[in-house]
Amino acid sequence: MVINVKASTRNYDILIEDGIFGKTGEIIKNFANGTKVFFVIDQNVFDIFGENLKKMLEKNGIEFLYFVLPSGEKSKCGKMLFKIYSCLAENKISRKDTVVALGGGVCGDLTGFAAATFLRGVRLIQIPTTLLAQVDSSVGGKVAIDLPEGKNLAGCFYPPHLVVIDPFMLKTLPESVFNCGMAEVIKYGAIYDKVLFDTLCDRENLSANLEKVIARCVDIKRIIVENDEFDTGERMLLNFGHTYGHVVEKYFNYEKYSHGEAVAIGMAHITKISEENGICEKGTYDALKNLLEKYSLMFDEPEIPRESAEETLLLDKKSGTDYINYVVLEKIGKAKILKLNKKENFLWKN
Ligand SMILES: NC(=O)c1ccc[n+]([C@@H]2O[C@H](COP(=O)([O-])OP(=O)(O)OC[C@H]3O[C@@H](n4cnc5c(N)ncnc54)[C@H](O)[C@@H]3O)[C@@H](O)[C@H]2O)c1
Ligand SMILES: O=C(O)C(=O)C[C@@H](O)[C@H](O)[C@H](O)COP(=O)(O)O
Ligand SMILES: [Zn+2]
Repeated sequence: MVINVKASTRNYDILIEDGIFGKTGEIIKNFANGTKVFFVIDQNVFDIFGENLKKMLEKNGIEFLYFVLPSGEKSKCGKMLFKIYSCLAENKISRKDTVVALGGGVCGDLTGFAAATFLRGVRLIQIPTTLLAQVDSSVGGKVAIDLPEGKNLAGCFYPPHLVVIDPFMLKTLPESVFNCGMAEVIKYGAIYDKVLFDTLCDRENLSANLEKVIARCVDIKRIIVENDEFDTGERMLLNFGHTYGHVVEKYFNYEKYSHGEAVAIGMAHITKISEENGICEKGTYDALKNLLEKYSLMFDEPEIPRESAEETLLLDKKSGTDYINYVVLEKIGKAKILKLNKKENFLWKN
């Protein structure tokens, strides 16, 4: 299946197909047309797929230039960004050449930001290898690194030139990492598509229909980002669970909870408060909680001192001088943005 996304700087194809990674050599050869290709590869992904990739590239006459990125959120930082810049410079990568991100969301966000800024922009291919990256981070062009002060604080919008999604690559994912991706899949159902949400309740059905579920999530994201590429309105809905989720990730130094887990905590947290305040339909919180539980994504509420949480919230990208935009559900399948004065601090209002 091919989904085409329209963005202001370029339109790009997203290829979704079981086993398509096996055609990487041909796909890259056609795309690069004799120019250089530089891969940034997550360490675990390199260990599993590196040898095969090398063979596929060599067979197609492409030199295998690469940088292996240590796995984990801590790599999404300035130090790694500068290491990648140095590798690109050492390999004389030009604006006509291509950088490929092969890994999960960490690799995709970091490599995407490097591609956007090296020489003020080189060509970028995303080959996402986690469920989260296939349904979310490889699409829509948000690229970034984390700063000590907060999540994704330095970044830009840089649409990829091509995205290649092979659901078969998810077979090697640890279950906990697969479940992190489910947090974002559940997010799409919760904010946009009740049918999708209900489908997810049946885990066996999910395994049999994974490619279709991935394609539906990608298409929901396409619709939203085509309407609001630069995150000034509707796109903020994709931040459901992230306002508090980012607080959680940062407070625990990106070590205790992964992004997906923190988003799950954030979605449950805001929905509980919304229901208590009559903002969403009764039963919404229970429906969300039950689905999160199915994927081991319901956690005890972490204890975070109010002052440190508020400090992080002040830097939330959805906030203005005196307000913050919270994403809340009205019911399963429908979300809205609630603009609240910063002093009201909805997240703690009971
Ligand atoms: N740009 C966006 O729109 C966007 C959207 C959602 C999330 N994100 C970002 O994505 C990041 C989280 O991404 P993630 O959940 O993919 O985490 P990740 O990139 O850290 O990958 C999770 C783990 O899976 C391993 N891995 C990857 N592919 C594998 C495979 N096929 N088999 C076995 N192991 C594999 C990695 O080595 C890592 O240990 C966060 O930084 C988040 O902020 C960005
Ligand atoms: O693409 C978007 O827009 C999203 O909000 C998707 C989120 O899942 C993702 O985690 C994103 O990186 C969060 O963006 P941020 O602007 O809040 O840093
Ligand atoms: Zn996210």
